[in-house]
Amino acid sequence: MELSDFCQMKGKVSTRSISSLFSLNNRAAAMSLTAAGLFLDYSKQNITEHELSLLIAWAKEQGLADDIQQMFSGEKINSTENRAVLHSVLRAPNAVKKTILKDVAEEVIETERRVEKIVDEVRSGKLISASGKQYTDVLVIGIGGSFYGVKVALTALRPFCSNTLSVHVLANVDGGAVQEKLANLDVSTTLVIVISKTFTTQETLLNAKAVKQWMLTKSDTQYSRNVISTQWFAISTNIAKATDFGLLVDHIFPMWDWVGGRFSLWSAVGLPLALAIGNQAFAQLKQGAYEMDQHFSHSAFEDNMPVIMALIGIWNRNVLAHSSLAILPYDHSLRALPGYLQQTDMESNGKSVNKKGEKLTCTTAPIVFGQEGTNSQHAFMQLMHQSDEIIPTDFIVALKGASELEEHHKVLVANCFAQSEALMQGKILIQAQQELLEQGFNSEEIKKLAPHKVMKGNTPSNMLMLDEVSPHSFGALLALYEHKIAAQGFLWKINSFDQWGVELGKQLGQQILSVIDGGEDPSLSASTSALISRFKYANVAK
Ligand SMILES: O=P(O)(O)OC[C@H]1O[C@](O)(CO)[C@@H](O)[C@@H]1O
Repeated sequence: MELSDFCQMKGKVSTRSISSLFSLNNRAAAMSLTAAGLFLDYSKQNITEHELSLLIAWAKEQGLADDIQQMFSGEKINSTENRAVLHSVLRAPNAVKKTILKDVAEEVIETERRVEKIVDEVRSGKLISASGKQYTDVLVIGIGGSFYGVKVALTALRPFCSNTLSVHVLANVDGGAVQEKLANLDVSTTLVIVISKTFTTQETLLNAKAVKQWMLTKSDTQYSRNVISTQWFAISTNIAKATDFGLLVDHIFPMWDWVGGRFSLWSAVGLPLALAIGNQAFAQLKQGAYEMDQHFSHSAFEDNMPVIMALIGIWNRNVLAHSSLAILPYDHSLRALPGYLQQTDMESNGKSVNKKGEKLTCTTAPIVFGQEGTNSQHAFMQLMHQSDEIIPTDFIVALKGASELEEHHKVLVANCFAQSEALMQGKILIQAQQELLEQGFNSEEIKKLAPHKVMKGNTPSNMLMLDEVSPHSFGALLALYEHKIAAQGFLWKINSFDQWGVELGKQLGQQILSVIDGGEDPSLSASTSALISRFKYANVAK
């Protein structure tokens, strides 16, 4: 069967009610599974077991098992950059690293040791600043894949973070953001980590320069000579550029071209996180991810959580033509997850040609958005309930809350379950009329009000449950989404591991900067030229 054959089923599928599918009484049990400590209920999706089995058969025909195998074994599947995709090996035991990475394994293992050593030394106060003080803060500078992973994990694992060492992340190239971060930092107790695979990224370098300037200016003169070489560290493939910037070679941790930015948390990029949560918790994070890797690479597709989620995503995107995916974590600690997944999913699968460069005949990545529950209920969920747009949703919730406020967690979870039920059940006109009648409205009022109270329902959702948000479960969760996205890319026959789409903006950004600085560029549109003039006038006028 081809994907286009499934698309023929749209008419029949989209008009049936998801609730009616529950007439088969074992649906909830049959359409749920566990992996690496996570539980997934996908029974509220608009798909039957039979349809899913057809999709699984299709995935097998497409060679998904070989694709997965090729990724884990280090084939150069990132074809446009001629690179392997091996972030998963970074969370595997050393014996696996040696088998897969061969000569490079030693460097990878040595880098892990170096990360662990510096984490211990900073946290124990053995490694001190240029002025001899214990570090109280870490400022991380990076953007894109060199930012989101660290950010999401720091937010998720806040309860596991040190109380004496705070980690702050600076990404956006905005003077306001820089000043806000620096306002509460003390140069004599701040360790700086620059994360940049290339060490050429404009935003990161400009931020690094500003922070360097701040550190040099604010340091006592007797320490300013050593402050950068002592207190700055970097994770980069570009040793030359990092040393030119003033970093000691010993303070630079390598990255490898087979680790994409958005999958790099598991490498030395995780250093700031490890500083915050300690080596043991960082190892548990990797262990959780490794268990998901094992599950993904070895489980039958029928029981394979990333594969099932990938197929359901394809069903929603291509067969039912739903263009978005809402990520709604009902857990304050997971509030950065939607932003993280926007990058992981849309930068990976936001493509329209296949690996051979041919135009695709199907759509790919959904528009991913979201926010923590219950805030989203008081915002965009109105549209999800009452507009004509059907937005498939991933609800994510922990069985145990992070706080001692048990009542809060009960209310949070009740809201989460309620939304998944409400999105599926909806409310038809007759129900709305009946409710209004029971509330004492007269027939004239009911006629006017009832249509406004109808909810379309039939919105499919997944419910992902963690026992609690811990380094282990969070590692498994990140790996689950990484693999779901990879599996979708394999099935769409695209390269999920490059991101050429971000380049044009970068290039034009440089051109425009030179026009702002006095150059000329006749290739720019009249609109942009006028905007530049307006900006220049406002700044000259100051
Ligand atoms: O780590 P670098 O080289 O500074 O690049 C930053 C990020 O920008 C991108 O090029 C585009 O988002 C990502 O691939 C990368 O993670």
